[in-house]
Amino acid sequence: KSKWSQLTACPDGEKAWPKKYPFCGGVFQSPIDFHKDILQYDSNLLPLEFIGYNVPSTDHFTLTNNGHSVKMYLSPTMCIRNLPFEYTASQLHLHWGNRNKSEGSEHTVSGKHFAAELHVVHYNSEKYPDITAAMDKADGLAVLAVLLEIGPFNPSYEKIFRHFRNVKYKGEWLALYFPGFNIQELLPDRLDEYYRYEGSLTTPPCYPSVLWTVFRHPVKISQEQLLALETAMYCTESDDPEPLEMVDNFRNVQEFHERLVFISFRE
Ligand SMILES: NS(=O)(=O)c1c(F)c(F)c(S(=O)(=O)CCO)c(N[C@H]2CCCc3ccccc32)c1F
Ligand SMILES: [Zn+2]
Repeated sequence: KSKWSQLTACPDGEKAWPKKYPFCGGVFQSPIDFHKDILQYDSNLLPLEFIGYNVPSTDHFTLTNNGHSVKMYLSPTMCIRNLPFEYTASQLHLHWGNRNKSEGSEHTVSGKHFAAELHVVHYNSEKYPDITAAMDKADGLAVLAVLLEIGPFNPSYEKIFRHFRNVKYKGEWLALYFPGFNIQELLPDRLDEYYRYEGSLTTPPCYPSVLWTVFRHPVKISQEQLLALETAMYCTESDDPEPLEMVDNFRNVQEFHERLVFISFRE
């Protein structure tokens, strides 16, 4: 191996998922491309209402690298109303590209990738005791998605990004106390404008159990913050002689047969 051995990405094998995880080859798969002939305005789509997102500094969050994303466990006091049920927060994580191609969002708009995408995963706490019971039920999960694009430095995102260098390797975790942090700071201003459709988890086991809310307006983070995200993590353990960079951890868009995406905004 040359001294400058080009770091390789994690083995993803998206094509092989359906063999081992049948739902991945099934219906209602996510992510998808939002393009105008599948969008339909729905006036019943209300702005989401967040309870407990302004987490007190006494709460702590756990950040961990699970080998294919970096995820932050959230406080069970955080939940969303104005969905068909009450959904309680479980974790947030991100998807991104690589330093040569910052187009790592999962959902696309008119065929265009954004730089990265934040997901805040919730489970239906009205019907199920925990996410494990909820995650394979049709009305089990609700994921909020924020499209990220390049712009000015984002101090709110920095509150989580700056800890990523401490969970560089698979299996590492960190308990964090944030001095009073409002998770809502990570969301765009216009919470009333979003895409809504029924889809799935975008990683195995790909259960078709997710009510997706993808906010219309992207949030900006700086080029440097994005580069840090694209170069900070590895999908291998710290003692692995062949380190693999955690990059391009987004699933490709899925076929969307005769279905509609409802939008809360008029074009
Ligand atoms: N894009 S996505 O579909 O939102 C999405 C991911 F992409 C993703 F990587 C994860 S994961 O990091 O937990 C690794 C996969 O289990 C999740 N986890 C969810 C669903 C699976 C089980 C579970 C259990 C506890 C908390 C969260 C979750 C995920 F929902
Ligand atoms: Zn995700």
